[in-house]
Amino acid sequence: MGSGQWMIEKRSSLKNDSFKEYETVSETGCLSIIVLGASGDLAKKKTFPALYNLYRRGFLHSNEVHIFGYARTKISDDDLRNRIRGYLDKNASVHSEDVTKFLQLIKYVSGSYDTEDGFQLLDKEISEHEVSKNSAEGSSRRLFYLALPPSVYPPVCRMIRKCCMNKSDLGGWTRIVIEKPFGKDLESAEKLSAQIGELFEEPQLYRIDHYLGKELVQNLLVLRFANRFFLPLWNRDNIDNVQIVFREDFGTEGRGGYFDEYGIIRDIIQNHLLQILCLVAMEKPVSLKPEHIRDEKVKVLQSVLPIKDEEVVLGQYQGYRDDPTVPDHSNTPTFATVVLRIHNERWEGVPFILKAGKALNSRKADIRVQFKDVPGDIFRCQKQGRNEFVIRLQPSEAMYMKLTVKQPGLEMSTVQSELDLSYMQRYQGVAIPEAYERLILDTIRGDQQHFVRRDELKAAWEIFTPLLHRIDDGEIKPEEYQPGSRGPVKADELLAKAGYVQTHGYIWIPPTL
Ligand SMILES: NC(=O)C1=CN([C@@H]2O[C@H](COP(=O)(O)OP(=O)(O)OC[C@H]3O[C@@H](n4cnc5c(N)ncnc54)[C@H](OP(=O)(O)O)[C@@H]3O)[C@@H](O)[C@H]2O)C=CC1
Ligand SMILES: O=C1O[C@H](COP(=O)(O)O)[C@@H](O)[C@H](O)[C@H]1O
Repeated sequence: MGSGQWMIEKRSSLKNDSFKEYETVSETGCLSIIVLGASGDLAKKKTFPALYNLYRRGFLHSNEVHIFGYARTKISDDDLRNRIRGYLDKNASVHSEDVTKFLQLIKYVSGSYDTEDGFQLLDKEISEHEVSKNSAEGSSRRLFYLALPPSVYPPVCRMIRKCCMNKSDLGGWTRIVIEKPFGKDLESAEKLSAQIGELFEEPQLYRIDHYLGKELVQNLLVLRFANRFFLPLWNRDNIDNVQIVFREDFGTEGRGGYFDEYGIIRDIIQNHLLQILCLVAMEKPVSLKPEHIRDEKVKVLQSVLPIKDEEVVLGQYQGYRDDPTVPDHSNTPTFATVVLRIHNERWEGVPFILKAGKALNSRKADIRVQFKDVPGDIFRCQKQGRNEFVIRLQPSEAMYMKLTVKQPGLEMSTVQSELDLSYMQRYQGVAIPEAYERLILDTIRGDQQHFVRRDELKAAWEIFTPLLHRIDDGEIKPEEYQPGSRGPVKADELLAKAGYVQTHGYIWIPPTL
C-alpha cells in the first residue's frame, strides 16, 4: 500500500452505533468545487493539494466532480494546472497518472470579484458541467471556497448569491467556505458577519479554522468524554494550570505586510489556540450533533473573564522590522503569552496560558495539562516534577503522561517517567490526513462540527478586542527577543507566576521501533 493511502486499523475501532446517528447521508449527483482566488498562495499550497488527496483516496469521483479555479489573473486552464502541479504530490513521479487525471478535472475562469460578467461566465461553465454530468435523479452541489483576502468576501458573496446559486429542481445545495481572518476586532467581525449573513443562512457558511482539522484536536472530545480516567480529574480540584502553546522556528518571511496588520494574537491565539481551549474546557455536549458541541464552546467563551494587563507578555523578534513591507515603528507582536481565566464551577482559579510565537527556537504545538501536587506527599517528590498530560499536535503527533515512578533497582527512589502514545509507533503505516482534507470533506458532507459558528466568533472577539485595541494604540509595547530564542524572559516569569512548575531532570528516551 502506498504511503499516501489510508489504512484501516485492524483492531476494533471506536466507531459504533452512537456515531451512526450523526453520520451524514451520502448524496449523489454532480459536485462543483469552485476555488476563488485560485492563483493565490493558499489555493496552491493547501486547497488544491487537499482536493487532490481527496480525489486520490476515492472521496471525489471523476464522474461526479468538477473543479473550477476563479481569479482575476488572465491565464489558461493549462497555466493554472501547471502552477499547481508541483504542489500536489511529493511522489508525483510515482502517481503521475493520478496527477494528470486530477488536473483534467480543473477548469479556469478569469473575472473580477465585484462585477457580474465574470460570475455569469462562471455560472455558465458550472451549469454546462452539471448538464453533462448529472444523472436523472442527482442533485447539483456547489461548493465555493474563498481563498481570498477578507476585504473581498462581501462583494464575492453578493456575486455568488446573484449569479451562481445552485438551480437544480432536484435539491442540492450551495455552500461557502471562508478562511480566517474573520475581521480584525469585534466590530469589523460583526460587520462582516452581518454582510454575509444577509446573503447566506448560517448552515450554508463554513468558517474554517484549520487547527480544528488536526488529528489530535479532533481527538480531544473522544479523550475527554470516552475515558473514565479523565472524567473525575478534569477540573479545578486536580488541575493546576493548562498551557496551549504554538511555536514556529521561522519568522514572517514574505508575509510581513499581511502579518503586521494582524499580529500573533489575531493570527494564532484568537482563533487556533482559543478553539483548542474550548475543546479542553467545555462541558460534555448533549450529543455529538454539531450544534450541541458548538453550544458548549460558546458557553466556555462567554465565561472567560476580561484579560488583565499583568497577565500578558508581548514580544517582537529582532529583525522583524527589517522587512521592507513592515513599518519602521511597528508595534505588532510576533510573540504573546496571555493568561485566560474561566469563571465557572469547573475552572475557577485555573489559568489557561495561551502562548504563540514566531522565530523561536523550535516548531511545535502542544497542550500541557499540569496537575496539582499530591497532598501529603510521603516521597517528597514535588520538586522533581508534577504529573503532566501532554498532547502534542505537531510535529509527530503524540500524547504522553509524565508521572512519578520508582526508579528501577534496589533503592526506593523516585523518578519522572512517562506513559507514552506516540502515533508513529502505535499507528505504523497509517497516514494522518491533512487538516484541510478533512475539513473540505466535512463541507461536502454538510458537517459543521469543526467550523466556527457566528456566535462563537463574536464571543472570541469579545475576549481579545480590548487588549488588541490597546496594542494597536501603542499602549502596550512588545519586548524585543532574539530570533531562535524562547521568546521574552518575562513570558517564562509569567508562566511561573501563573503556577506552572517546570520539571527538572526529566530525560526522555525515545523508544526504538
Ligand atoms: N512521545 C514523545 O514524543 C515524547 C516526547 N518527549 C520529549 O521529551 C522532551 C521533554 O518533554 P517535556 O518535559 O514534556 O517537554 P519540554 O521539555 O519541551 O517542555 C516542558 C515544559 O517546560 C517549559 N520550558 C522549557 N524550557 C523552559 C524554560 N527555560 N523556562 C521555563 N519553562 C520552560 C516548556 O515550555 P514551552 O512549551 O514554552 O517550551 C514546557 O511547558 C521533549 O523534547 C518532548 O518532546 C517526552 C515524552 C514523550
Ligand atoms: O493560520 C496560520 O497557521 C500557520 C501555521 O499552521 P500549521 O498548520 O503549519 O501549524 C501560521 O504559519 C500562519 O502564520 C497562520 O496564519
